[in-house]
Amino acid sequence: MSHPLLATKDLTVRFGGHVAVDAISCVFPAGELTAIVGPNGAGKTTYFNLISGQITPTAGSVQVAGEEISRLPVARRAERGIGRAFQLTNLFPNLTVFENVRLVIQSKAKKGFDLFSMADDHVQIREDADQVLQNVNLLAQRDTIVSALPHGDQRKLEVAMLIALDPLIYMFDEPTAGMSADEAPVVLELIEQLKNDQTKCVLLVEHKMDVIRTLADRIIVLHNGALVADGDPSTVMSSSIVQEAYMGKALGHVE
Ligand SMILES: Nc1ncnc2c1ncn2[C@@H]1O[C@H](COP(=O)(O)OP(=O)(O)OP(=O)(O)O)[C@@H](O)[C@H]1O
Repeated sequence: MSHPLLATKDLTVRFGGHVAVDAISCVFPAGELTAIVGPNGAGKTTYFNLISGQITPTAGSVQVAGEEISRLPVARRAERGIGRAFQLTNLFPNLTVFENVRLVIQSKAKKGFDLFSMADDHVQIREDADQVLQNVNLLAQRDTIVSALPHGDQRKLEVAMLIALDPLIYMFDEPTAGMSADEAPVVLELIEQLKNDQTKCVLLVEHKMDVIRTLADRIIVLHNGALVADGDPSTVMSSSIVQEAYMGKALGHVE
């Protein structure tokens, strides 16, 4: 039996008496970008934290390709293919752009200290890092110290580093939040390119309706910690349950 790339089963977390994520069962197959939407406090970030390992569930499970991971620490989940972008917290501000990407590629390669292969490895890692920078159009800033980069380029670099890590499951929480109108399209384009790879899936927590319309193959809606709708974007956004979840809000701009 083949398993979906990612699945949560009855995933639940309680904080005291408050059920922040309430028995969410959902599968995320390869080749799909799912937008996760819902009003403030609906449980979107907490659901993300349960998947990537910042918190452990009170009940239920998280599975990657059928393997239970919900009790593993963050780093072990990353090894299983979970890749989550954090707004700038993954960057080393005092290193250059190139050094940041090289660190990711080195950690992924996990090369041992074999004296005979080291020189070749270094050349390969350098070439791979430069290729990543070229793909995201940051080669010209290769030797710039990250803290001196414009904010938009720092955010772009963070996405580039996540891509260099080559996870199976990409997780983005409002990837363009705080970006200017000219910075956002570059990052959205990088995310859109990920959709070409049918072996990966992308999860995107997003409030901006235009971003959802452009990127999402599917939308799931959380409300009071529970999954209340799941389907293709046009059906979900016009469903009565979503209209109720966003009661009093204009559906053109989900907040
Ligand atoms: N560590 C915690 N301790 C107690 N309550 C928490 C904790 N983390 C989250 N919550 C509560 O769980 C609920 C869900 O919060 P969460 O941040 O997941 O919502 P969200 O959908 O991401 O909201 P937003 O769109 O505002 O980011 C909220 O009521 C929040 O106050």
